[in-house]
Amino acid sequence: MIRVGVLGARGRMGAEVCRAVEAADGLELVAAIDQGDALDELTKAGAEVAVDFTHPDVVMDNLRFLVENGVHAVVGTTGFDASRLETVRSWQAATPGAKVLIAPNFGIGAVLMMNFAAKAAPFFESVEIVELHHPNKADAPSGTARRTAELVAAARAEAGAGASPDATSQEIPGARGADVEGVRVHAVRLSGLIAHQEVLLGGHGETFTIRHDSMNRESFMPGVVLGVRRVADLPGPLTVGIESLLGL
Ligand SMILES: NC(=O)C1=CN([C@@H]2O[C@H](COP(=O)(O)OP(=O)(O)OC[C@H]3O[C@@H](n4cnc5c(N)ncnc54)[C@H](OP(=O)(O)O)[C@@H]3O)[C@@H](O)[C@H]2O)C=CC1
Ligand SMILES: O=C(O)C1=N[C@H](C(=O)O)C[C@H](O)C1
Repeated sequence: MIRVGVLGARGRMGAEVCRAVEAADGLELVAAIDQGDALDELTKAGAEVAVDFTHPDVVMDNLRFLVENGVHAVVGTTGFDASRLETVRSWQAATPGAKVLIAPNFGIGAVLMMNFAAKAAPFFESVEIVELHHPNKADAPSGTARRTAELVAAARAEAGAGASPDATSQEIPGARGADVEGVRVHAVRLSGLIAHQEVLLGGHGETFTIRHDSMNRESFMPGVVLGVRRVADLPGPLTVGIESLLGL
């Protein structure tokens, strides 16, 4: 049995993760921690793996505690940029042992969407990303959209593709969305939605749209459970995304 603790256990994702861990063979939920609870409840309960779905403002403190206490971490909380990842690596170098898996999206379809978008991006002169979420989401753009933009930008750079053409002057700032590594990202917040993304690609007389929809938060659970089962055996101290766990 893998002993699992959940951080953000009363939240939308954390509550779903608690149910998924309790239902999964070989996993045991030993700690369910939320705002106001002491982190050392995790270590007192003997958690071997902690799953974090909290908030971008608190996740770094949580991760530091986990690394320093040798607890493997599976992190779904968003807000990770290159500088945060470097900080995590420095903690792991100082206190080796705990493996960390950080994934902006645990949905299998979402991972495939990002992968397909990166593959397609060099073949089209234009690419833009539209992410659509529930209005209670804390951050914008979504972690998934940021990661997609990074992957798309890297694939285009490697292929020698130029910038997407755009002759527009913005009459109102923000009208053309955010610029993430040269890729325009637009964030919609709409009641009734959960988590959705379209990658729009345009070329000569044709467009190609890759769309993924999470209809509920159960959609993320196969990826989270896979991460919990595999995190301790990951090759490096820090892994970003579950692509490698899926053989992509
Ligand atoms: N990687 C993925 O596949 C997915 C990632 N996410 C990401 O997960 C994160 C959480 O999303 P969601 O569940 O919707 O958010 P919620 O606000 O519903 O849940 C977050 C929970 O964490 C609690 N919390 C806040 N601070 C702490 C702390 N220091 N220690 C423990 N718990 C704390 C909150 O308490 P309180 O409300 O009292 O502040 C709340 O209960 C976001 O960053 C989101 O983008 C979401 C879906 C999928
Ligand atoms: O907050 C959410 O809901 C989600 N957050 C993640 C993100 O920011 O990409 C994953 C998914 O989109 C749902």
